[in-house]
Formats: sequence, C-alpha cells, structure tokens
Amino acid sequence: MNLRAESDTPADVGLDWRHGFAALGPDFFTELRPAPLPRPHWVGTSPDVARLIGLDASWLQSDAALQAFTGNTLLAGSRPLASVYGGHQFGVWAGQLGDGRAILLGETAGGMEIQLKGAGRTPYSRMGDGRAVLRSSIREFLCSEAMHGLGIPTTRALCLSGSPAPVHREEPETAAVLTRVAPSFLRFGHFEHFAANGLHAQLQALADYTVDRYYPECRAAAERDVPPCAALLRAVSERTARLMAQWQAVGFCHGVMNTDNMSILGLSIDYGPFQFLDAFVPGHICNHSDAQGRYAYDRQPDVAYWNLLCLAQALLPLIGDPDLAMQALASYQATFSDEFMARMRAKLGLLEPRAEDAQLIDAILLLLARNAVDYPIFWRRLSHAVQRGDFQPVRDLFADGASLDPWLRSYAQRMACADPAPAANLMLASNPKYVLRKHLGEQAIRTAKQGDFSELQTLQRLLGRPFDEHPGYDAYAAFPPDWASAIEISCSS
Ligand SMILES: Nc1ncnc2c1ncn2[C@@H]1O[C@H](COP(=O)(O)OP(=O)(O)OP(=O)(O)O)[C@@H](O)[C@H]1O
Ligand SMILES: [Mg+2]
Repeated sequence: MNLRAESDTPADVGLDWRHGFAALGPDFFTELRPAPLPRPHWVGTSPDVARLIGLDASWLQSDAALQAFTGNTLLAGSRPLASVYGGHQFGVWAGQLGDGRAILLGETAGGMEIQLKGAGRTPYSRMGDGRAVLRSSIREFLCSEAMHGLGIPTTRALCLSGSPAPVHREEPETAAVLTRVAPSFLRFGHFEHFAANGLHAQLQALADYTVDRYYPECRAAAERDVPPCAALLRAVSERTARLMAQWQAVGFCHGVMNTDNMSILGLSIDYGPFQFLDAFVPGHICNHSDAQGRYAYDRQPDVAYWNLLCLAQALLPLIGDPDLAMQALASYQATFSDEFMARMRAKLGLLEPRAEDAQLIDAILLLLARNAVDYPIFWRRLSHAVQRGDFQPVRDLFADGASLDPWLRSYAQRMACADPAPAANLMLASNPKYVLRKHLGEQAIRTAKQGDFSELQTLQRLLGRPFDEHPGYDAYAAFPPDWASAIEISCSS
C-alpha cells in the first residue's frame, strides 16, 4: 500500500488555521511530518468534537479523514510540529522531555489545537518509539469524552485509528493514533524547560503568548501593580484548584500527575493509568508503577499544589519577587475548599450552603471509607433515596446498615424544610449513573482487539451523557466484577 506521506496533495477539508503557537518560533518546537502508519482502520470517532472544530462530521467517517488523522497524509493548511518541554516526574526533575510522540497539526481559526498522539518519533522521543498502543489509546479516547460528559475541563478526543503495525511494550501490542483537541496543549513543563535552561527571553515570550491568548485579564492586573506573570500564576492556580475539586468529588484518580501532565489551562490531560474509584478507598493508588503512592487519590490536591510551586519557580525570573509568587498561590487552598464544598453540597442535594455542611460531608466520607462502599453507586442510590423517600437501598451498601443511621438522621434534619424534588434533581444531575470504571474500559479494549468496536461505541454513548438513565444499560452502572481488582494499569502506554 502507498502510504502517501511524502507525495500526496494535502486534503482540503475547509479548516481555517492560524498557528498561534508556531508563531513563537523554532526555539519552541521542531517542524516535522507524522510518520506513516500502515493499513489504518477506524476505532472510534466523535461527531461532537468534529462539530466543535467546524469539521464536517460525515467527512470524519471517510478514508481521507482516516489517512489524515493517522498521519499518512497532510491536512491542507496544517503545519505539523513537536514541541519541547520538561518536567518533574515523581518529584524529580527529569530534564528535557518534550513531545516524544504527539504532533501538533496546528490551531484552527476557531482557536482549537489539533494534535496526533502516537504519530511517530520526534527529536524529543529519547529512547521511545513515538507510538501509542491501542489499549491505552482506547482508555484516553473514552476518558476524554467521559470527562467532558461529566462537565470536567479536559482535552477532547476527535478520533482514534488503529493499525496492525506491531508495537512492543511488556508484550506485543499494536499501534494506534489518537487525534485530540484542546485550546492549548501547553503544560507546566513547557515553562519549566525554558526556566531550567536559563532561556529567559523564550520564557518571557511563552508567558506573553499564554497571557495574551488565554488569560488576557492578566494584562489588566499590571495596571493594579501586579506583574502579568504573577496574575497568570494566580489564575492557573485557581483553575487547577477547581479542577482538583472536581476530580476529588467525582472520585477520579489521575495516576501520573507529573508537572509535564499539568495543563496551563487547568484541563485534565494525559489519560494514562487513571481510574475512577470503585470502592471509596482514599489512599487508593491506581498506577501500578507508583510504588510510593505519590499520586494516590487523596494526595492529588496537595500534589497539584506542589506542581504549582514548580510552575512558580519557573516563572520567578519573570515575576521577580518570591513573595509575589507565593501570594499568587495563596488562594489555592481556599479555591479548592470552596469548589469542593460546592460540588459535595450538590451531590447531597443541599441547595443553599450552611456552616454545618462541612461536618456532614466529612462524616459521610469517613463512613464510606470505613466501609469501602462503592463510591458512584452510593451517590446515585442516595439521589434516588431522596427522590423516593426510601433509604433502605443506601443502608444495604453498608455491612452494618445501622452504622449509617446516625448520619442519615443528621442528613434528614438538614433536608427537613427542603422540597425533595429540586434536591433530588440536583443530585441526579451531580451524581453520574455511568463512570468509566476500569473493568468497563478493559472490556472495550478486549473486544476492540478482536476487531469489534461496538462495546467502545456503547460506552462512548453512555459516558457522553452519564447522568441520564439509559434504560436497558444498568449492567454498565453495576458493581465491578471480581476480576476488576486484578487489572493492573501502569505507565506503559
Ligand atoms: N513511546 C514513546 N515514544 C516517545 N516518547 C514517549 C513515548 N511514551 C512517552 N513518551 C514521552 O515521554 C514523556 C512522558 O510521557 P507520559 O507518559 O507522561 O506522556 P504521554 O502519555 O506520552 O502523553 P501526554 O502527556 O501527551 O498525554 C512525554 O513527553 C512523551 O512524549
Ligand atoms: Mg504525559
């Protein structure tokens, strides 16, 4: 088969481009073409994301789209490049990492960057092969769209293609290319790279670009005697705090919160060894490679703050005064707490805040942890219990149902004057019925490896609207099977 990468006329699909990042110049990236991948086939597409970037959703089904988004042909007007970044991995400065396997095609006129992950080696690939495997790409495809369905800021997934090309990880696997979309793929690690190398002019240019393009309100801060970079740090810190609150409330464990996996826009990015909690185990470690539990579920808000300290350190040459940098981070904890409380109140159906809510929330989280209760099922059952006035199905989740009764009495008192209907509606819109449990992703992977993508499509549909009932699909909202606990997810992808 002719792989066409070097020869074909670029496919013109009417996308207008503006290439904001590329305008920064060659210190920030290397221009290169994606490496061709033989005999590609579709694994999944997202018409919603196609519409988001102004792409004809029916064209997305075509062979021309398949070739373009596998990197075998170029899209007219695109300007492929791999960017350079660094990062702290598991708390240790890892030096230059850069994008070893993601190639940015450019930015659409509508302001969305399009990136191919797994599109071949780049100058930043180090020892890697530049590829991504089908297994991990399916997890990223589904989780990106699941997070969006949950209303949590995230990179999006436009499409996923597979190929019989072999890729070696712990065992032989096959290659895949994920096309993802976000306003920007800039990470804390981009700033750290230039700071660590003393490239302050480039650091300034990157910060100016980020402020002008994504945080224009930070310029106005200069008029109030706050340097724009300090205002930027504060804005990133607050977005990150809100993201952490959303992750914690929904029971999402990222698994590899290195600074190169922290988005400068506060998006969830890099769906590697992630997991949505089944049982509520606060110290749960989802990454099999994380022996110390650095990225355990309950450590995530603190890790994010540590990562923000790294960002502050990187921006210090531009901010000048360490006190100003620390002041910029000062609102992190309060922003996290406020947002977390707001999310948990919604989960409990509490329409207006009251001082005693923190106690009610702490108490239920403690009970859930002591009894290792299934986290999504607890909240969904509680929502139905409020709706129907029957709390027995909630009590049934606890080995000793009576141990929940004192809390249920406090909760009933708190809800006493409230009309249950709006409370239940809020709860049903805040407590998803469907989350991408580890075993559901695994089922979709197993069937996809046999060439059957129906399971993936079903999950895509359910997780895209996770608060809806979807009659007939209760099995996807059930307890995990016994074999789920044996699935081990590592950094290998
Ligand atoms: N197979 C590979 N070949 C080349 N580079 C790789 C490979 N796997 C990972 N890398 C690079 O190593 C760095 C750290 O990897 P990490 O697993 O955090 O990210 P990732 O999964 O590649 O992707 P992303 O963060 O873009 O979602 C990244 O910069 C990535 O480009
Ligand atoms: Mg990464």
